Amino acid sequence: MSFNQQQTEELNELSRQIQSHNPNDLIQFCANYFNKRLEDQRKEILQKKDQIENSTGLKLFTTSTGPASSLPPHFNKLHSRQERGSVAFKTPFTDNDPHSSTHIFSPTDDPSSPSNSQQAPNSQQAPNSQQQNISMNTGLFKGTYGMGDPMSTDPTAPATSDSVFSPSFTSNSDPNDPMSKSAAINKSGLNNSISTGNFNGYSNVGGIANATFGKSPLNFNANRRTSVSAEALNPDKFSSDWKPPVHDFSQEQLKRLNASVVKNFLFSQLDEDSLKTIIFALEEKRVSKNSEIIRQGDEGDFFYIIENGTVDFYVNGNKVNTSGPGSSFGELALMYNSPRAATALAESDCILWALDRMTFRRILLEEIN
Ligand SMILES: Nc1ncnc2c1ncn2[C@@H]1O[C@@H]2COP(=O)(O)O[C@H]2[C@H]1O
Repeated sequence: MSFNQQQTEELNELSRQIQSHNPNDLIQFCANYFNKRLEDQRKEILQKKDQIENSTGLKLFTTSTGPASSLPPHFNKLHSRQERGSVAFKTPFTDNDPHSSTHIFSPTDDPSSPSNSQQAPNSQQAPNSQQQNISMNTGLFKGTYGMGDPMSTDPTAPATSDSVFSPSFTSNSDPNDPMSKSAAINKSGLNNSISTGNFNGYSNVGGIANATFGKSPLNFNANRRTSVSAEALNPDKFSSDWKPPVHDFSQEQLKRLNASVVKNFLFSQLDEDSLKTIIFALEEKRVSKNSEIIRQGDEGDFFYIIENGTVDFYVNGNKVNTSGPGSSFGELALMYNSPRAATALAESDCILWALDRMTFRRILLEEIN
C-alpha cells in the first residue's frame, strides 16, 4: 500500500521531529506529537469558523436552545445554566489554565522529557516539573474562562455545540475519530485500573506511601502500557441498550453534591436532562492519602471530580501537576481512547466523584458536541 500525499507529509514531518528531538521515549513523543497536531487542526478550524460561515451562509456550530426539562426534586436548587456559568471542556495540561494564577510554563521543555510527556512538541506552554503548577480550585469544568466562546482558542477543548468540528470535518461514524459518536467504548472490556472496591472507605490503593516532592514515591509505572487494547476500544462492541448508571444518594451526599460538585461542575453546554443523567451517574469515591487513583499507561475507566483533598500528577515518575477541590482529571484517556497520560496520587485523603467512561463519552462528549 502506498501512502497518499497527506499521509506522506504527516509521516515526513513526524520523522523530522523525531530526528530533531531524538526522544528517549519514542512512543510518548509520537503521542505528544499527534496530540499537538490535533490541537493545531482544531485551532485552525476555530479560526476559520467565521470566515466559512460568512462565505457559505451556513451556521456550522449551533447551540442547543431547546427547553430544559425539570430536574428531580433533589436538584431543584441546582444553579441555572446562567448561574453555572459558561463552560466547555478544557484540559489544563496542554495550555495555560486560566483559573490558575500560579501556572508556570517553560517554553524550552523537551516534549519527550518525563516532566512534559503530555505536552506536544514545540509547545510554548509546557508545564515544567521544576516549576510546579499548583492549581487549586481549577478544573476542566470550572466556568468563566471563556468557554462557550466559539472563537475560544483553547485547542484542547473538545467539540462543544459552539465550537470545533464542522460537519464536513468530522464524521460521526468514524471509529477512528476519538470524538466520534460511534467511537463508544465497551466498558466490560476495560481494565479498571483502580477498581471501585478500592474506594470503599479510605484505602491505600497500591500501597504507595512516602511520596517525596517532585518525584513519584515508587516506580509505580514500571509496567506502563503504551497503548490501549483494540478489544477494549472496539466501537463495535458497544451495546445499543446501554443505560447510564443511576445511583442512589443519601441526603447528606445530595447536600454535598449541591454545595460543591454541582456548583463547580459547570456543564453549561448540557441540557437539564443530560446534567441530571451525569449527576446521578456519579459515584462517590474516597481515597486515602498516598493512594494511586490512576496509573499512567492504564486504560481509562473513570473521570474524576475532586470534592475535597489534593491530587498530585506524575508523568514518568516526575511530579507535573497538583489539583484541588473543584478540579477534575482523568479526561484525556476517555476523550482520546488513549492510555492514561499521568499517574494520579492522592496527596491527602480525598473525596472524589467518579463518572464512568461510558457515561462520560455517551452523554458528556456527545452532548457538548
Ligand atoms: N501534566 C499532565 N499530563 C498529563 N495528564 C495530566 C497532567 N496533569 C494532570 N493530568 C491528569 O492526569 C490524568 C491521567 O489520566 P488521563 O490521561 O485520562 O487524564 C490525565 C489528566 O487529567
